[in-house]
Amino acid sequence: MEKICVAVRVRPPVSQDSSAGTYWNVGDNRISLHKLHGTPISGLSYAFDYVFDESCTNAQVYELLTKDIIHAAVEGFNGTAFAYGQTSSGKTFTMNGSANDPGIIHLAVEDIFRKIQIMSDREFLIRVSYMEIYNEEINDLLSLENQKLQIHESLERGIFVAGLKEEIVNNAEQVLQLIESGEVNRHFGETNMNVRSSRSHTIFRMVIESRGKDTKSSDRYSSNDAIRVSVLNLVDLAGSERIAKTGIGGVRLKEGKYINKSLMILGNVINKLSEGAKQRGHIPYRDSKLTRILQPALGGNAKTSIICTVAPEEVHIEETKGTLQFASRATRITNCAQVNEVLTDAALLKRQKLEIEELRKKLQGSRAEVLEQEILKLRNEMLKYELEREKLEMQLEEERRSHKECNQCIREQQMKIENLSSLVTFSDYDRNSSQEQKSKRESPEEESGDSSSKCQGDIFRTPCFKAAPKNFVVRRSNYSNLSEYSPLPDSFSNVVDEDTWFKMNKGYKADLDLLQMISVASARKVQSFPLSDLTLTPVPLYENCKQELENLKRQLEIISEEKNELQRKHTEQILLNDRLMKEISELKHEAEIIQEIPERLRESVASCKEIYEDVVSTVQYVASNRESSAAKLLCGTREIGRALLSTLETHFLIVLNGHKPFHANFVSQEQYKELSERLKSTLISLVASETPIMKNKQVKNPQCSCNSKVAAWSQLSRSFMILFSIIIMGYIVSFFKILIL
Ligand SMILES: Nc1ncnc2c1ncn2[C@@H]1O[C@H](COP(=O)(O)OP(=O)(O)OP(=O)(O)O)[C@@H](O)[C@H]1O
Repeated sequence: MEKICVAVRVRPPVSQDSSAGTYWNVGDNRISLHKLHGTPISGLSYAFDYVFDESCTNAQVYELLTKDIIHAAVEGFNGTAFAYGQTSSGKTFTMNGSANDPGIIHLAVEDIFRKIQIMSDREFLIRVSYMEIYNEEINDLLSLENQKLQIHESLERGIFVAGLKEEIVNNAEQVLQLIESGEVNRHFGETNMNVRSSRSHTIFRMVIESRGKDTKSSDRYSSNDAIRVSVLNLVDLAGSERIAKTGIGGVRLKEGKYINKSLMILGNVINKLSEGAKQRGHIPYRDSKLTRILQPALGGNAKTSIICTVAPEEVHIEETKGTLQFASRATRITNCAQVNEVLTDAALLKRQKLEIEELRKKLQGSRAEVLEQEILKLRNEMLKYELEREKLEMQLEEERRSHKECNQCIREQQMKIENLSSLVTFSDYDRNSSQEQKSKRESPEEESGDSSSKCQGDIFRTPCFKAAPKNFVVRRSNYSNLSEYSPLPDSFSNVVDEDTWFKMNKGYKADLDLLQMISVASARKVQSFPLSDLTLTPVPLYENCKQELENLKRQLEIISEEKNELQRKHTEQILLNDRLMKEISELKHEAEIIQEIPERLRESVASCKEIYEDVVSTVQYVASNRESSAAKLLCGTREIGRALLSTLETHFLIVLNGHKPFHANFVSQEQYKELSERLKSTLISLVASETPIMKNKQVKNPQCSCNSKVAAWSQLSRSFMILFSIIIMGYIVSFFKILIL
């Protein structure tokens, strides 16, 4: 975003005797109104980008105000320079100039071609057009046929005047000639204010197209396929005028009305644009052809400069003030100019490729390396932190361990102090008994048996550590249960000094020997014990402690051994458990097989029953006389066999259904044996008794017939025996297996 460049130019006074110059004071890009005697008028001082006094030439104005816009137009930016001011203030003079002082347009045209010559890396195509807005109608000044042209807008061309003649030009002279020819067609008129007053707004337009010549150019904006198109408008507005002053009527009056109206709309647009983006709301560009054509130059995509011309005469003070206010508002307008390029598909593709390549290079180059280095750095830092953390953890663990040990040590020391204290506390109370003990120590034969029993018997006496350390340890653990007994002395200062106590509480590992010495010294200080006792008492205490420690160590070893043993047993149990589980699964499998046995047996019995039926029927058929004893016996035997087999079948069914067989009704093995023996003997006797009868009846080959019958009966008997034996044995075996399961 850039602001519009606004300048004010004060033309020279028209008449020499005028004192106008004394009213407006110009200096430091500021113009202010003064009273006749030179006193500034408050509130009527204006600052602009440039303020040109009457001595300035058009060349100076061009150099300072317009040159940059013209050069930018050659490079692809839209540009607009226009002159605004009351009638006869010098607008046309500024834009068109005179023979001695060429105007902005003239200078711009020459400058453009000069610049093009310098820019040898690009080739240009320049088109010019010249139009006027007269009475709100657009006329082509280069072609009289093109009158009342219309404004259109398209994406490609933006806002443009349809049908306007555009001449392609190659040099400045050619352009100036065209301008000259166009000037002929322009509307001028004589008024009281200006003998050659512009009655229309004129717009000289140059469309500058260019593209780079160098195909190998590395500049992506210089792609041969990209074409820059910029539009430069150089505008000479008609001047606002007061009807009373200009003294016009008829056609001039009508022209004046159109002029004033369009200028008023231009003022409105400037006002709106000067209000700022939030407040401005709708910009009435479409209210006039002038503002519509100048739309890109006012708050759009263009670099714009306004030269506001003022007349210095006193009679024009009000108009000058109005012009300055207009200019002042215009200074607040911002535009957003950018290079205009028309891209072909090839150019677009080429540019995108170049952009992608650039991005890739950036990514692969510095950025990727930087990222990689950052990752490495972070990784190293992370490892460092990890190591530090581990180190700290180890330190913490070490601290904990030492703290634990210290606590343990303190506890032990406390216990020892307690013991010592108890010794001190009870020393007075037990002095007499100490004397007795002393005497006993002198006779060690009595000590071993009596002292221990005495200590155990009187718990309120000072423990006799030397005599029975283990007992003391046990008894000490019972202190807490004795409500009236406390081993603590009234004051520790009687036992050890404060410094030692403090050290112990802070985890200081006291030297037991030192402690012993302190204890002895303290005891001496207290002077509770006789000297002989004091020298002896701490020694057994120390020994007791050591003994206790040894005991604890042994206990710990035993416990750890027990623990190892338990672990070993646990492992064995697990192995045993696994083995048992395996055996159970195998047994289950076997049980499944065994469970199928009764069913198979039942099937076997059923099939045997059928075979048996067939055999008996066959034999009966052989013994054709149903009334004979053999036939009767057979019938009986069949009934017995059938009953036996049915019984067997029933029992198997009962077992299969999950019930226990009826032992009471069941036929035992002995019964079967007896039954089979009886059957066998019956059959043999039957065969023997039948043999003579058969001999008589059989005429032909009687011996053969008899022998065959005997063999048949024997066979039948054997079959029965085998059959029953198999069935019974099978049944018994399966029955017992089921019972076991
Ligand atoms: N800076 C100047 N130096 C010398 N003469 C000037 C200057 N400015 C204007 N003049 C003269 O003043 C007269 C009026 O100027 P000009 O026609 O340019 O006014 P204008 O603003 O274009 O008027 P209008 O709006 O009526 O066309 C002309 O004769 C012109 O030569």
